[in-house]
Amino acid sequence: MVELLKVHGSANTFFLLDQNTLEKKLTQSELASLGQFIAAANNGIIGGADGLLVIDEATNSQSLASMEVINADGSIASMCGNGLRTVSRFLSEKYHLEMFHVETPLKSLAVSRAQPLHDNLQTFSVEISPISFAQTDVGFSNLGHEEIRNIVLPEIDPELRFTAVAVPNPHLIAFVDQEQLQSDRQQQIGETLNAPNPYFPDGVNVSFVQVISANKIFVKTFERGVGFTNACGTAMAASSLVTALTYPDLINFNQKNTVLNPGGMVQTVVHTLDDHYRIELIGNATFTHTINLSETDLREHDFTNAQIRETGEQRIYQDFVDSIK
Ligand SMILES: N[C@@H](CCC[C@H](N)C(=O)O)C(=O)O
Repeated sequence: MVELLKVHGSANTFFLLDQNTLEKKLTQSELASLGQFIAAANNGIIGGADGLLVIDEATNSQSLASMEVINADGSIASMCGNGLRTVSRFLSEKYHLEMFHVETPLKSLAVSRAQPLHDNLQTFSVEISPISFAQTDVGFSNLGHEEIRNIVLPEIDPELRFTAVAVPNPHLIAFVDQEQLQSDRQQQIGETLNAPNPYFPDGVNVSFVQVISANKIFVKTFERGVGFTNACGTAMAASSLVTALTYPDLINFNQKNTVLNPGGMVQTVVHTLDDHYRIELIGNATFTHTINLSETDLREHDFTNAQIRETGEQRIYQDFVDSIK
């Protein structure tokens, strides 16, 4: 039997699979097609998810394990902040460790158990890094700029000012007012830049940000490979950095920020050393379901005999959400 988990960070939902528990590991193409299948809401497995997180052995001695992120459309992401918190919790419980590194495609990242954000809420802190504003790292072209920092891009929108940053997955961020947030502009931009287009050929996560008060922002994200999600951890980290750079009076480096999102809330800390940035993302790591099935059924995407059990943790998360309203 194999055990999958259904997990979330700020209601950004994933299935989680530890390849080490399989008799024969899934190949890359099997993982991509499994991710696409179980993430789809219409396949009926607990309402689908935003993606699949895959744990495997690390290739370096610094890391306890590796994490791979498969978006709902089967594409691979270089990083996932909300997902990394749940992977960190899984590894923390498996290896009885509170602080360690997890290998991601570009960097081995420091993670640790953190002070609970609410009673009994499993909370983890993860490093978001490396960070770059360079065109080649963010992956944009034909926009006439080598960096996009708080500028209007008429090719994309006539009035919004954008910043593009890789953390290391790509993000395009704009500060908006209430009317802009409620309009269909974010969806239009997100869909355009994640379909074949000359500006972000590999797609981009598009976030609209509202500054609420000092050290407090709201972030809504249209995710590459997924669509609108309740929250995107790397987007909230990137938005905290971009707010600190754009509105230095409002977000201070090295201090905790509150980041609200449609699914809940996280905290961020933006660290700076010369021109180098590193962000800490602190938030829930909730396991909502266990799913047990045979390895053959997993390979064949047959969940008809799967045993699905609720963990009861969603109640704790809902208490937390109610407490921040
Ligand atoms: N939800 C994630 C980001 C997942 C990857 C993203 N869709 C991409 O393709 O870059 C997060 O919490 O960071």
